[in-house]
Amino acid sequence: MPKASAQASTAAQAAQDEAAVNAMAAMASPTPQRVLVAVRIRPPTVERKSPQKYNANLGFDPTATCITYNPSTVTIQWPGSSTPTTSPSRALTPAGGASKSEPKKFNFDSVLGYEEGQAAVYDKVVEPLIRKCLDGYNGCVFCYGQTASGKTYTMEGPTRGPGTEPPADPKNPDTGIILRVASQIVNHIADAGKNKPELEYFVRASYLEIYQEGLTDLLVGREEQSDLRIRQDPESSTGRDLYISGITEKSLTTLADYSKLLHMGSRHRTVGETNMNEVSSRSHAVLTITIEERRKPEAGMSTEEAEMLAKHGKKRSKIHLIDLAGSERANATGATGDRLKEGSAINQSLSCLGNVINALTTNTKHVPYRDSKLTYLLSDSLGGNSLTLMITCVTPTQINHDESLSTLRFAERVKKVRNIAKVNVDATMMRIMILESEIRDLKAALSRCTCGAATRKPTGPHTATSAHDAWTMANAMGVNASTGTDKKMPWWKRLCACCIPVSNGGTKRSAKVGPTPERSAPLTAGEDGKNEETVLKSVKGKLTWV
Ligand SMILES: Nc1ncnc2c1ncn2[C@@H]1O[C@H](COP(=O)(O)OP(=O)(O)OP(=O)(O)O)[C@@H](O)[C@H]1O
Repeated sequence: MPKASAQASTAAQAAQDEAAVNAMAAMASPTPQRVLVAVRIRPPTVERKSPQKYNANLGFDPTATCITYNPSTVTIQWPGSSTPTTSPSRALTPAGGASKSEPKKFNFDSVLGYEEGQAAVYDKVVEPLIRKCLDGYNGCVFCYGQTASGKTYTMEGPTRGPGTEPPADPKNPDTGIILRVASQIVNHIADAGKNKPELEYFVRASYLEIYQEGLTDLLVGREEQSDLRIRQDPESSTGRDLYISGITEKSLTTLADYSKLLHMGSRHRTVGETNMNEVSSRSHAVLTITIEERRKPEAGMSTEEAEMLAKHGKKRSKIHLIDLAGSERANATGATGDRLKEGSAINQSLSCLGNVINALTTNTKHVPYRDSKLTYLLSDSLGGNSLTLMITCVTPTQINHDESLSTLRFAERVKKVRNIAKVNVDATMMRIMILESEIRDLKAALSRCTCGAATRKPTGPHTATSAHDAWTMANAMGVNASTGTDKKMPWWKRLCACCIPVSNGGTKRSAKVGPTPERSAPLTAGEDGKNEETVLKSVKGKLTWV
């Protein structure tokens, strides 16, 4: 390669590295992030398919809609001016004493109406979050809403009956979030294979359900279940990251691996028929995908170095995709026996979720995460180290007016929850990368040195031959040239005048992250003869070259 173009490509590489280090340093410092809240309103077709289910004497049309929306607001209003004489819901007057006839308006990060298909939902609210997870953030997407509001449809795709499998092709318009996430991960890794050959990826996943406060591994049959427990990982970057001991983890490479995993999970998940949903999920399902990005060992590395790199040279992100069971009213679902027991366990854990949200949004000291398995598992994602999105599923029909209103009120509270997300990069690796970048900058600065101090190779204790050398050495050793005291000095202060020309404010890096021009100006030889003498004395005998 010609010298000029080699220099240009080294400079470009250095600039790229520096940008990456700066970006990582910024990302690794935790920043508060609000939980994002999107609302998805499903079409009223489900109720309209079987209107005979509803009492003919309700005094209102149960399948008429009571919700209007635009891309960021939802308005819910009981049509007409008077409160109905009959309501399927518990209360004619919603909590807070407001009359049903008053419209209630809510603002959200995104509102996705009937016309928005699965692809639009994904592209608008999920894809940007997963993109960040691929940079090393933890992420969580969870669907919340009353029974039959479209949570499983959103996560997996249409469920056509017990035992049927959700669509497996990410290009199918019905395909839900899980396989679209899979496709995004697979494509990201394929692109990195072309553009960043120094990296390699390892992806694995577990899938569990929380059924009546018990944890079940969805990747193995009932007879192969182990005792699953939620534990804290003291080796994690926070020392408190949660993991499930005893759970099956599958490695994932191709899209087919992901769809096999999804199908196995849906087959094992507990579902049951209720009056409101033929295939109602009776449990909360948590799919956790762990992505590890590692730097490959480089040619010429010793085994020890390669081991160090394997241990520290990685970024890890965890993505939770959660399909919650829906809240339900026993009189609407017609639940009895097991279904009734399931319904009350679901409502109980959702009420624990409500308590956690209340505590987080009112600055209460104790957040009752441990009151249920669901909230304990979500503790990473609500108020912790994660980028979190709640997709609030809402039914627009009048028969569900009260449930939709309370769901929207809940979503409004969730909007106030703040997380502290940071890139999960190994701290040692981060330090190494920053130091590598500094070494590159120093080498570049030294190559500009014209006084000879940078290139002279003294043997034994170094003797300064001139006052200028003494100043340079004093700076190089971190000795404060004016007071003669040792100090930990940043590198940009340790260079002589010709390494960082004062006129242009120093190197690009020092101009950005380093000193202000007056700080960057090293003490100049000959400025003050008396001072030079003092420093010369103070550094003589102290200096040895290592
Ligand atoms: N956006 C949508 N477009 C078309 N059909 C939908 C949509 N959302 C949901 N449905 C249909 O509504 C019905 C209920 O949806 P789903 O089973 O996903 O609800 P759910 O909230 O998961 O219910 P549960 O809490 O009882 O499990 C299904 O028949 C589903 O196919």
